[in-house]
Amino acid sequence: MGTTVVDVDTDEVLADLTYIGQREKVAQGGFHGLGNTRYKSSVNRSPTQTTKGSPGELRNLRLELKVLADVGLLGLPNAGKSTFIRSVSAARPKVADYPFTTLVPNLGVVRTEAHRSFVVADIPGIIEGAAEGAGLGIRFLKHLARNRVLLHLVDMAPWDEQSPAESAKVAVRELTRFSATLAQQPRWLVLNKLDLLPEDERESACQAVVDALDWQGPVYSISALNKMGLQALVHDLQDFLDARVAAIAENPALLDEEQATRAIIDHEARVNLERLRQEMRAKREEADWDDDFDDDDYDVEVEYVR
Ligand SMILES: Nc1nc2c(ncn2[C@@H]2O[C@H](COP(=O)(O)OP(=O)(O)OP(=O)(O)O)[C@@H](O)[C@H]2O)c(=O)[nH]1
Ligand SMILES: [Mg+2]
Repeated sequence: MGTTVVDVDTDEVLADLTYIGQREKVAQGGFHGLGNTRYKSSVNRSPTQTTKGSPGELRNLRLELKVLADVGLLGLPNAGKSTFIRSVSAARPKVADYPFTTLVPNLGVVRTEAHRSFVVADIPGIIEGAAEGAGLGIRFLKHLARNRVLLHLVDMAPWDEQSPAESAKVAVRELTRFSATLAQQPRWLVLNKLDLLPEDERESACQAVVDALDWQGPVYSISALNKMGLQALVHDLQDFLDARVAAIAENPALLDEEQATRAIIDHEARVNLERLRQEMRAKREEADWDDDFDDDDYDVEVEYVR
């Protein structure tokens, strides 16, 4: 599940597996040959006739695996995504006070009542230039394409110079560069680490981010670590997702719409990533060319850092 099958040569999407047991044909096998027993008849009891099979379809396929979850976490490294998923679910991803702690996506089930739950995906932090292939982010934005709502987590008490408003803008810019359509999907702003701000500064700090983003959507102020404000957020998420399921049950065409939107997102992402990869390749080749022709380069001391 969560696998998209793409024809590498034509970029055609052959199948998108979204439910358990789904089977799709991505290439036609050849027709088998007929052995001589097939030609046995009352007049010819030991036929020597056979026919050859026909060759099957030959295709180069790329299988793209994406995480399937209801809620996806978007945020720069260290924003508190893994802390959030630990606080609302039984998932135990690693949390640490340095960026790029999370290297693979994690899923957590949030149980709000006995029979009500949803799934949250914690993905590695994106960084500036992530949509250009810098660092890790490029590989992970795709996991946000299958979620019904994104939570954009912002660190309100960053240890570096960049203000929360600036960081928030960077994340939105990267998301938009990856896929403009994905950036238009439901997204809630979640301002995190409020416990680290003096109480009388919290409101104005939050307002500054909202103003900087010109944000019109839902806003939540939380502390993922102290579980402050999480109940309201989790409750609203469950209601939002339930409403979506109910709407689809009433009007199944909405599901087709959703799938069409996902296909557009996948397409945009593929085109953007391919363009960015080529740009990177071109830059690398340019650098190699320099290496060969610039003698000074041989004087440069190289330090290998693990
Ligand atoms: N005080 C405080 N610290 C927090 C809060 N949320 C997260 N942190 C701390 O911030 C640091 C980063 O948290 P993570 O949850 O690992 O951040 P992340 O977004 O998953 O980071 P990456 O996996 O690197 O992208 C850790 O030291 C957390 O303890 C919070 O609400 N309050
Ligand atoms: Mg993490």
